[in-house]
Amino acid sequence: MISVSEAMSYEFVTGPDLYSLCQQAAQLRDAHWGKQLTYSKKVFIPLTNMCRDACGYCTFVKGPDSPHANYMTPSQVLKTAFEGEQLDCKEALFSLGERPEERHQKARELLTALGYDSTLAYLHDQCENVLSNTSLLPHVNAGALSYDELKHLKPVAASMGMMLENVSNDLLKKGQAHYSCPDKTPKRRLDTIEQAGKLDIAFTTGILIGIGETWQDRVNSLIAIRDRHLSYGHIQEVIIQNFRAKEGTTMAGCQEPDLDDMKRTIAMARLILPAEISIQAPPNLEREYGCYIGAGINDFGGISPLTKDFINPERAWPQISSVAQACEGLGYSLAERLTIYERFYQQKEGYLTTHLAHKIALLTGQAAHSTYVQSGGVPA
Ligand SMILES: O=c1nc2n(C[C@H](O)[C@H](O)[C@H](O)CO)c3cc(O)ccc3cc-2c(=O)[nH]1
Ligand SMILES: C[C@H]1O[C@@H](n2cnc3c(N)ncnc32)[C@H](O)[C@@H]1O
Ligand code: MET
Ligand code: SF4
Repeated sequence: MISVSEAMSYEFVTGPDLYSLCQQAAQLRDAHWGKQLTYSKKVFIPLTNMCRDACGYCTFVKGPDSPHANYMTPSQVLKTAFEGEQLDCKEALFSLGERPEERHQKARELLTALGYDSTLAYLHDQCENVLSNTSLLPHVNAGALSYDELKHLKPVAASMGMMLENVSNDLLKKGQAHYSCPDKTPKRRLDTIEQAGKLDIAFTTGILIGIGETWQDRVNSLIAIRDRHLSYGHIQEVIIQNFRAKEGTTMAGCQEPDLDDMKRTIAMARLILPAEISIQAPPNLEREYGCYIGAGINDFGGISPLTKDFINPERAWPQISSVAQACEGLGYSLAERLTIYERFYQQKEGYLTTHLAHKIALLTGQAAHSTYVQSGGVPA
């Protein structure tokens, strides 16, 4: 891990040559994570595609007039989870729009028909639905959340996450990626990460690159994540995600980051972040994803044998066997992991309720140890 002043220096941002940066990063990865890369076998549950935000890069979101705007019903959620279970998936990724009912009458009506008045209350109960009827572990990616909202969700999710995206306030200006997105202010995003730390929630975050930010903004964002991790120790992984331009969005004509941009950002992340933080990059957003290994990643994120990546629906997952082959060609093996990383269920106290610890023990074949868990969980 390099110092803040080193990371902030002009030389670091403009860079030593990419080759030596990657070499350094790969060495750090090997020293901490060894020759094993990981992924999580998951199903994607897009609980609702309505949202009060309007990110310039997003096609996941559907406006209230779209015939496709929806909430999944409880039986649709369970059907996906059951089918995933049959295919040996262990994670249920709940990824959804943010507070649509605060902007759209249509969302309020759909929620009322389901018997709810808030998306987050419905999310809680659908996580519980999956938890009590299947072996899958919920991971919640619902965007910016308050302390009380995170606290309410903690007993029904093994881990949670939210992309920081970037700390630059410039992206909120008119014509920029986060214009008219109340949930994408750096303040709200950083506060969510902070509150998750206070609550001992194993947390995933990350940066989206190529959305109008500078190299210095990327470094600043990685330092902001590191600072919160140094205070609370709760960041399990940081995703480096490349923007993909989508037809029909305001950013349709914007340039996408290239492979070298990804490699340099991954290597910087590896150097700036503590070694115990997993560095993840998705294998479906870049044909040459194998090159990420040489830049210092140790994880490919969630991969699904069943559901598409609803956020990047035009980008199919590679076969898990192809990802394994790419790893093996470079002297690495590929192993499955759970949505919550091992150090949070093996060593850390307070992160899991007894119920979740028990579910994890069943999945890993280990006995739940009473000192790893806190009391007051959902009764089994
Ligand atoms: O399929 C996807 N999974 C995404 N995931 C899922 C992620 O790959 C896995 O669920 C985690 O690694 C946990 O195993 C996210 C999770 C977060 O907490 C935050 C952001 C993302 C973003 C994506 C994404 O764009 N596509
Ligand atoms: C769940 C995460 O998906 C990412 N996301 C949303 N739209 C895109 C896109 N066009 N390209 C890449 N990633 C995207 C954002 O970073 C969001 O936080
Ligand atoms: N709306 C949330 C966010 O942007 C998660 C899904 S994005 C398609 O963080
Ligand atoms: S990226 Fe997330 S917050 Fe932004 S519009 Fe899409 S669903 Fe909403």
